[in-house]
Parts: sequence; C-alpha cells; structure tokens
Amino acid sequence: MTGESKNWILMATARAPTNIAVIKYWGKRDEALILPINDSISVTLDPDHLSATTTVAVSPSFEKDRMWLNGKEISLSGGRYQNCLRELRNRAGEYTDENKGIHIEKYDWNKLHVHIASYNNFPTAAGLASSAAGFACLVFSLAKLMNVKEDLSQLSTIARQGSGSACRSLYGGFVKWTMGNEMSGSDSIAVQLANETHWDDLVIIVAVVSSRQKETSSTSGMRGSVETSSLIQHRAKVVVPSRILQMEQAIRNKDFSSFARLTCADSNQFHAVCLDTSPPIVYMNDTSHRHDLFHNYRIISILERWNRHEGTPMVAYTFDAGPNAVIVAPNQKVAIDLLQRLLFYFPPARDNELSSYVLGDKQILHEFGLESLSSIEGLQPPPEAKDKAPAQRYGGDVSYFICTRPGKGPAILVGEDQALISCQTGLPK
Ligand SMILES: Nc1ncnc2c1ncn2[C@@H]1O[C@H](COP(=O)(O)OP(=O)(O)OP(=O)(O)O)[C@@H](O)[C@H]1O
Ligand SMILES: C[C@@](O)(CCOP(=O)(O)OP(=O)(O)O)CC(=O)O
Repeated sequence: MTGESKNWILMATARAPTNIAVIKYWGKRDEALILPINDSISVTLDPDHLSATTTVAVSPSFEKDRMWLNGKEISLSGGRYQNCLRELRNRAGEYTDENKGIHIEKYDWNKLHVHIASYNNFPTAAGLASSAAGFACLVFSLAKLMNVKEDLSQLSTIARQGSGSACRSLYGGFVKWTMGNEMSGSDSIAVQLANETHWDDLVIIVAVVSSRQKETSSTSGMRGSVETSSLIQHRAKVVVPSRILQMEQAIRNKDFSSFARLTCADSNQFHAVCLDTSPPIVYMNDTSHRHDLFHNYRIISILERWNRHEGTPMVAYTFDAGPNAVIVAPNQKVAIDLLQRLLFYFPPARDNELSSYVLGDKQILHEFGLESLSSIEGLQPPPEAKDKAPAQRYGGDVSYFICTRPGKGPAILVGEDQALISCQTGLPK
C-alpha cells in the first residue's frame, strides 16, 4: 500500500431500497449461512420513500472498524456484520488513484479499517424491512469502495448473510430469492423477475400501525417456527413451490387478481405458521397497545369486505413480522378509492397535519383533491359499508401512511454533499 501520507480517506455512498415479500421467506435450513427452507418473491419499494443510505470510508488512519446507525454508534462485532465484511474483503480488488497518490493492493484490504455511517428514511426494526435495506446498502457500498468485481447475484449471496431478505433488495422491481440446494449457499441467490418499469401502474400504501421496535425478531420467530410448527413443513414443501410458479406467472402477465389472491393468502398463511409456533407468535398485535390487535384485523376486514363487494380483488394486503399493513392497488384510480377508505376509517388523531399523516408520493392526495384535514372529516362511508350503519371510524389508530410504488435497486450516490461521513475527519457529519 502506498500513499503520500496516512491521511487520505476514500469513500463511497449508496442508497438501497427495502422490499416487501409477497411470497414470504420464513424458516432457515442453515442459521449461520442464512439458507432458507423455501423460495420467496418480493416487490422492491421506491427508495425515495423507504431506503437506507450508507457511506463507507477507508483510511490508514482508522484504528478499528466502526459503524453509526441513524447517528448512534453501534457494535460491528455481531456475526452478520463480520460475515459481510469478511466476504467483501476476500473479494476486494486493487485500487489506484494517481491524483491522490493512493495505491491499495488486494491483500491490503485485510489490514485497512472501515468507518460506516447509515441512515434509514423510515423507522428501524419496526417490521418495515430496515435490515433488508441496511444490509443491501452496506454490501453494495462496500463492494464499490473495495472495487469488488462481482455481479449483483454474487453480491446477493453476501447480503443474504447479513439478513436473508436483504438479498432481494439488490434488485429493483420484482425479485425471487431462489433457496438453492448447495450446502455452501452458493446457489441461494436473488434474481430479478422483472424490473420496476414492467408493472409500473401498481401503487403501494403502507399503513404504519406502530413504529415501535417489535418484541420477537424475525430471526428468533422463524427459528421457533422451524423447531415447533408442523404447518411450516407443509407450507415449505407443498404450498410455496406451487405459489411461486403462480406468482411468477401473475407478475409476468400483470394479472392483478391472481397477484392479489396469492399475496393475501401467503401473508395469512405466514401468520398462521406464527400462531402454529410454540409458544405462539402474534405479530399483528405485538405492540404495547392491546387495541392494535383489532385494527390489523380491522384493516383486513375492511379490505376483504371491499374485495367481496366488487366480486374481484380490488387490492392486495400483506403483513410482515410486525403490525404494519402493506396494501397494493392495481392503479392510481383504485389507489385513490383505497386511500379514501383508509382515511375514512382511520382519520388522523387531532393536532395532526395532513402532510405528516400521508407521506411519500403526494400526487395521489392531489388527484384525490384532499388538501386539508377538514376534508377527511367530511368523507362519506364507502358503498360496501352502507348496510352496516353507522360505520365506525377509528381515529388515531394508524400512526401514518406512506404512499409508494415498485422502485429501482441500489445506486451509488455521487458528490461529497451526499456522503454521511466527513472527508476531513472520517467521522459522521
Ligand atoms: N441502515 C442499516 N444499515 C445496517 N444495518 C441495519 C440498517 N438498518 C437496520 N439494520 C440492522 O437491522 C436490524 C433490524 O432488523 P430487524 O429484522 O429487527 O427489523 P426490520 O428489518 O425493520 O424488520 P423485518 O426484517 O422483520 O421486516 C438493526 O438492529 C440493525 O442491526
Ligand atoms: C416476514 C419476513 O419479512 C421475514 C424476513 O426475515 P429477515 O430477513 O429479517 O430474517 P433474517 O434472515 O433472520 O435476518 C418475510 C420476508 O421478508 O420474506
């Protein structure tokens, strides 16, 4: 390794999206390598609304590997961070910057320490797949910094070792994680089924029911299910393989009603497996407020009633390992009808601004013609509720909504102003 002094700092910044599984990953056959017991399929969400941004820096002056998440220093000693760092260092390439007089040999990367700063533009560890965006971003930015010449599918095997669902966040659009058969995990990779432009009419609304950290992590929850649930075996061996084929076909043909039926059925089966676990896991009410139990089922029953009333699925819903609902509409028009229902049943608590209650893509609000909170108060009940007079409203039960859509995969951000680490101090700005 050569350089004019020990003071140079080399950096890379990237942004990576989260993803929402429509056929769920739940259960590992190898805990250390994070190898799943079934394939899964996800939709990548628009990084403008839900993403991690990570800056990674390297300098001979750094004394140890360090990481800051959302401004707070966290430990990198955990096996998952260590596995990702090791795999990337093993694949690192030579790097030369003649202007700065920097030359790093392949083997130098094992001696150089990194500083990592990351920021999520949405709540961390609340069942919104922060670990997926976070590990995808970490791997993508380190691969750029360390000049790793591997394709995205190879990088997905590294991100997988940070958090299983992270491997699917290396691509935009619609993504399949193939479980693979190899003991080494070399064929347990993510592949893109279609990019984000393939089915760009879809609108996705996330109802954030609680941004509080959950009590049972996905990791320990799925371990419990593998050890104690008999339903999970039937799911992995019989149900998921056939659903994967049907879901691939639904995505290929942009067949919304099949997509919606499969998405809802798979979410509900995943939560059934959680209930079939001993002791049972109940993610949909796993929050401090007991009434949260009801508004998850309220969301499901409101959407199911609407779908039944129309005789065909208008929207699809899915819940991960937390109480937040992710709802997919086939187009902007139905998304407006959906938002109308959501805001009718779940108006904001008093003192809330509309702009902080409906986040993300604001276009939908404008098309809807909703400009202020007072217009929500005047909303009429939807037609399917007419026979159930008077329709009850649950003010304050939802913290906020995020309107988004299928989005693109990770990208490198250029320019020092985008970096989260100062190029003078090597510390978070
Ligand atoms: N931006 C990030 N960069 C690196 N690691 C992150 C980042 N964001 C989150 N993580 C890691 O992911 C952990 C949270 O993962 P966890 O699975 O508990 O929640 P989640 O991903 O939000 O929910 P779920 O995966 O169930 O949808 C954090 O404690 C941290 O270790
Ligand atoms: C319910 C899920 O969101 C589970 C995600 O689990 P994680 O990927 O967070 O688990 P680990 O691999 O142990 O880190 C379904 C899914 O994303 O497929």
